[in-house]
Amino acid sequence: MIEPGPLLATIASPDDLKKLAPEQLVQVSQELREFIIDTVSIYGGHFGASLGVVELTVALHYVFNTPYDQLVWDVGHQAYGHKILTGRRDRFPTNRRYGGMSGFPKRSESEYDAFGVGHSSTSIGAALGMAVASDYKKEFDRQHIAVIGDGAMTAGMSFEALNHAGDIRNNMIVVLNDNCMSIDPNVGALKEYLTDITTSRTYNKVRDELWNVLGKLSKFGPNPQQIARKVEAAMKATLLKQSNLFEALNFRYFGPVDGHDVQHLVAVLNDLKSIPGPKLLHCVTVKGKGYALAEKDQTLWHAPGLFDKITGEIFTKTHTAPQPPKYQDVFGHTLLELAQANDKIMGVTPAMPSGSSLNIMMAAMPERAFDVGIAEQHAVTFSAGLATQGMVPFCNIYSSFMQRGYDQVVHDVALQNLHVVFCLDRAGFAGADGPTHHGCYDLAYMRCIPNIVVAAPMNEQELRNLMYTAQLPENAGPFSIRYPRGEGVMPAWRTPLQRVAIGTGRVVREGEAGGVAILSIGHIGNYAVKASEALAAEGFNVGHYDMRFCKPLDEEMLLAVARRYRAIVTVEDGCLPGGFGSAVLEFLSEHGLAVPVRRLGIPDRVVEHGTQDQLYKECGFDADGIAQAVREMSTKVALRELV
Ligand SMILES: Cc1ncc(C[n+]2csc(CCOP(=O)(O)OP(=O)(O)O)c2C)c(N)n1
Ligand SMILES: CC(=O)[C@@H](O)[C@H](O)COP(=O)(O)O
Ligand SMILES: [Mg+2]
Repeated sequence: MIEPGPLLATIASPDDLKKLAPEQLVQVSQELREFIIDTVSIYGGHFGASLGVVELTVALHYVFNTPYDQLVWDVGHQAYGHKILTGRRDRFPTNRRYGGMSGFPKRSESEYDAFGVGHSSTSIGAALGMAVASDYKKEFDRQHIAVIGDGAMTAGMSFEALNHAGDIRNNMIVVLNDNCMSIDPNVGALKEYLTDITTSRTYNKVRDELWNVLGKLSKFGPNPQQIARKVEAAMKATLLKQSNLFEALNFRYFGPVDGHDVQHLVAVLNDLKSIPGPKLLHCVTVKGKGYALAEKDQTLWHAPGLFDKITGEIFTKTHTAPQPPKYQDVFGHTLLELAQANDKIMGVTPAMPSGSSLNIMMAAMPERAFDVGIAEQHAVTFSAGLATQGMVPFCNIYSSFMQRGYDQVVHDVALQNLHVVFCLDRAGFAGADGPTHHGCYDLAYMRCIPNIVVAAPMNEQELRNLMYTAQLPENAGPFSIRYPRGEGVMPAWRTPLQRVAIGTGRVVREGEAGGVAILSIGHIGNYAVKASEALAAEGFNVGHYDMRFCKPLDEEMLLAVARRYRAIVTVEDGCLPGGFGSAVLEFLSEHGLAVPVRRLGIPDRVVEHGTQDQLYKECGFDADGIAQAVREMSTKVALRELV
């Protein structure tokens, strides 16, 4: 049990926080920070982002009447302080664990979580929707606050929402938490612009004048109309409107302010409360604030895993034997290898250089590898543009984030049959991040698109070979390769690159004729290997085929399997509706082959967070689940024959 500090211990809800004197907020912030450090070091999770918004979190809950006032966190990886202050302190050690609380705000978890998040750049749009609904319901006293990072602000969705909000001008506050970081250093012209505002003398002068006006007005009691008029006058007087991006979009811009000065934040937020219309408060913070190592290496400490909070040592498993690499690293090294041999290859990532390991190519070939910001849609269309000019872009996007870029895959890439290679990392269950991040749908959403090849490697060698194959001129159309989070199975993974014939599978194990065959796609096939070994020990000689391609299917192999076996079990780490198993069923039905099929995969419901193995088990496609399905199919077929 982690003990909270004495002041934090008294806070069961934001109502208790409001009972404190403003001077006590510094101590409560410090205790909140300690509690986050203590807990995350032992139980894991996102780290630097929550430390950076401790003071902001305290100030927001101190000033606003949550949950009536609606507080929307963008991405939500920074909302640990919010969770702890809103009645979830005791449950916090269960954060991101199987059966425990979610690592992100979630409406079903708490009334204080105004909006479910995990993917970035939704906060302004959601808060605007809430603001419009409040006005419609005549709840004019209700506040709507979006807290968004500088990274999340780079996305198109954020600007779409700002554009709309500046037009309809409902009452809302956007708090821009600017720490100059995404997971990796933030990129783009907007970042430079924000840095300019923060460091420019003119802006700082404007800010000081503005706060002088506000400070004086506050002393004479809140009169929103009067404050608004004076503030506007002050801003106009300094030509802010003409020179500030947010002002140009009809937001009142305030700041930049020190996001670690909790008392100042309280004063500022109190003043903003009474100014009508859309407002943006620019807060400057330090990601990882208060934990020196996290301040220094902000990417490493974004989500460091378990660590010793005193020494800062991050715990990694020690092994005597060589271990298989992460799939993402096989991707990163192989792409560089391919790019060295083929000068047409380029790399693209929307804000995940470390997570995808595209940073390997970015370091070696900066002119050919791009981090485009949190902009999945743009990443796809930018890749399409490159491809029209004869380049071969490898566009690496996490499977669940690719949902954002779907129209671009269809409209910009597939309809024009352009040579773009999509590498979908974190395909299948993502693990502790939970349903927002599970890559459940890509097999289904890719295989229904014309022109595209949809593949999934079972191991590192297959990933390398598929990447090699995808860039060959003979395969100059869209090509999608999916692989999961984590390690593969081959310690000696730097195998020679070999061409794979499109639409061909591999025989992993020839089974007994008249028995059961397992058809798997991707890494989950390794669990089928374990299942078939366990079955073999029981005397069941099951067949196993790694289909490798979901589209086009290996039709020859399927016909041979349908003839040889009396039942089929399909296995995929992807959604059952419309996925690989569905493709097999469609094929068999179209060919009039009445072989009974049992499909294993992610069911048509929301699967929560846990380790990947816990979730495979829950959904019945871990090794035991696969073996059990084979036994059941075998019994079913035998019984049917008896009848
Ligand atoms: C659509 C989408 N793309 C990518 C991500 C991965 N991601 C999570 S947090 C993050 C960085 C966010 O940066 P910022 O908003 O500045 O927050 P900070 O971590 O700096 O507090 C990224 C890229 C995501 N959650 N959603
Ligand atoms: C909040 C978010 O979207 C990322 O931080 C994500 O949790 C990263 O996932 P990986 O750890 O799989 O890279
Ligand atoms: Mg940031």
